[in-house]
Amino acid sequence: MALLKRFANNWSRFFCRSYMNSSGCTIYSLSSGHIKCGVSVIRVSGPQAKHALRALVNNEEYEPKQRLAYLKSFYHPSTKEMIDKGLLLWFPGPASFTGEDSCEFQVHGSLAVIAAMLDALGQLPGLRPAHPGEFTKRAFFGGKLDLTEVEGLADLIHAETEAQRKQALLQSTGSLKRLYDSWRMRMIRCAAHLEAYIDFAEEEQIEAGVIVQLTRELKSVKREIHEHLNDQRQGELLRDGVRTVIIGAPNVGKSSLLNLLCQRSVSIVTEQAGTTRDIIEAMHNFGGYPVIFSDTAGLRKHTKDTIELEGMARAKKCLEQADLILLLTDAKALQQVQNDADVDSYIKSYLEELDLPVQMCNGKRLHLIANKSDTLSREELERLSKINAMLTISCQKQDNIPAFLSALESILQKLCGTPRAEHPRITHMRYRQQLVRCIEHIEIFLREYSPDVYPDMAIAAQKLRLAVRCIERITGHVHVEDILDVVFKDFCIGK
Ligand SMILES: Nc1nc2c(ncn2[C@@H]2O[C@H](COP(=O)(O)OP(=O)(O)OP(=O)(O)O)[C@@H](O)[C@H]2O)c(=O)[nH]1
Ligand SMILES: [K+]
Ligand SMILES: [Mg+2]
Repeated sequence: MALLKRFANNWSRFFCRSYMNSSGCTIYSLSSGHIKCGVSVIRVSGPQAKHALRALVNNEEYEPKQRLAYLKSFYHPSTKEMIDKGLLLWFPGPASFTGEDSCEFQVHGSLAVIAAMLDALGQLPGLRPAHPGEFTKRAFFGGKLDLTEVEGLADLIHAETEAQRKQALLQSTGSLKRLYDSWRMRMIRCAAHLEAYIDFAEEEQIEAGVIVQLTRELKSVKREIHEHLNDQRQGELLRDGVRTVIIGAPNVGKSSLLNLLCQRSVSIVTEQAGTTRDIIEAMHNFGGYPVIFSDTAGLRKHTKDTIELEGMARAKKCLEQADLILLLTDAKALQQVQNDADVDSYIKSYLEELDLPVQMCNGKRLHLIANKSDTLSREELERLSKINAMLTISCQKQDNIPAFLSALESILQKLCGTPRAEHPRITHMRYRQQLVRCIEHIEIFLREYSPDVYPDMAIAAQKLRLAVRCIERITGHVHVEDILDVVFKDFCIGK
């Protein structure tokens, strides 16, 4: 047990302490939005927080109870003039968001009140305005949040759809942290046993069974990480938005479809083939799932027009980066399509006609949509409507749109999955990269080290340390200065 503790401590030394000591200053900021509103929240965090609240209520001996709201008048410390009347809350450290002494002023949300309050705080010695994300940074360095929780919080602040909110909330309250911490601790335990084996094996006869057990445990951690990685990127798709490209021949109605999906006129629609040249992007909340739709230039072979060629090159690039392809065609072009099996061969020939190599679409979800159903005869429409492998719609006449929208929603649901506490998902590429590396280190360890092979055990233990280090780079247990700037850059002031 003591060994285990020694390991955990050695490996988990947050580099927070030096940061906390060097940043002795107290920070303040408006934490609510920078617009006129009913109530604004101004936060203060740091050793001078109590002094700040006393100065603003103009009472040097004021002792508020912790975590209770007081209705108080606030005064400017230099002029002693009253600024506003509002609520005051006192959160002594360490039981505060940042872990430091903190207080909060809730005042009327006018620009003048906010300016006067911020000016008042700025007059106090030891106080300075907070940088973007600095409250959260202090919470991280204070050991209140790990990096996955910090990133979950940033995602929660930026969440635009209901499903994004759910996922971010789970992560910000530690769903990934708990999972990664458990893997980390299990690996540390293995390493501790290995060290014990190295230290005492000869004298104290540690059972060889320990080694067998350790190998089994590492294999099981590896399997769990593997399953976690094998997630079809659902968490990332939900966080970043499903990149959905609308592609097809000129004039099939791609821009009309984009406008219909977004319910506004985003893209120019004309009867002239070659209207769209640039990629037109529109972000849309689709039943709680974030989608980034891209309308593209119509694709065709044998054109010499330089603008059209450039448009087509951009369309292909966009396709390469897409998660979902809506392949649009003119319903009239489907004369040969009689059943589901014909759809596949039609798609192949259509891609060929568009000069799109099939491999460009490999590994992506592709759905064929036939537009302009209003131009079909009744018999033709009946035939196409029976085919399940595609959807037939009319953007102009709004035919079959509800069915199309619900089909699209269930595709998105499959792509993004449902955020659940029991199954926290990878939401950042960074996590994925480190987890892949972690598995590699475990594999090297298992390969070079098994109960029947006896290599240098100290080296074997080192391999295991590298695996743990990967997890620690995700959670921020080890020095991760290089990624902190990236993590905190998206935070707003006051958080
Ligand atoms: N009859 C009929 N016409 C449609 C339908 N949808 C679009 N159109 C018409 O088809 C023409 C081309 O539509 P767009 O949306 O510009 O087609 P596009 O694929 O974006 O065209 P490019 O950008 O030039 O490649 C326009 O005149 C539209 O009004 C439909 O469902 N039925
Ligand atoms: K057009
Ligand atoms: Mg267009």
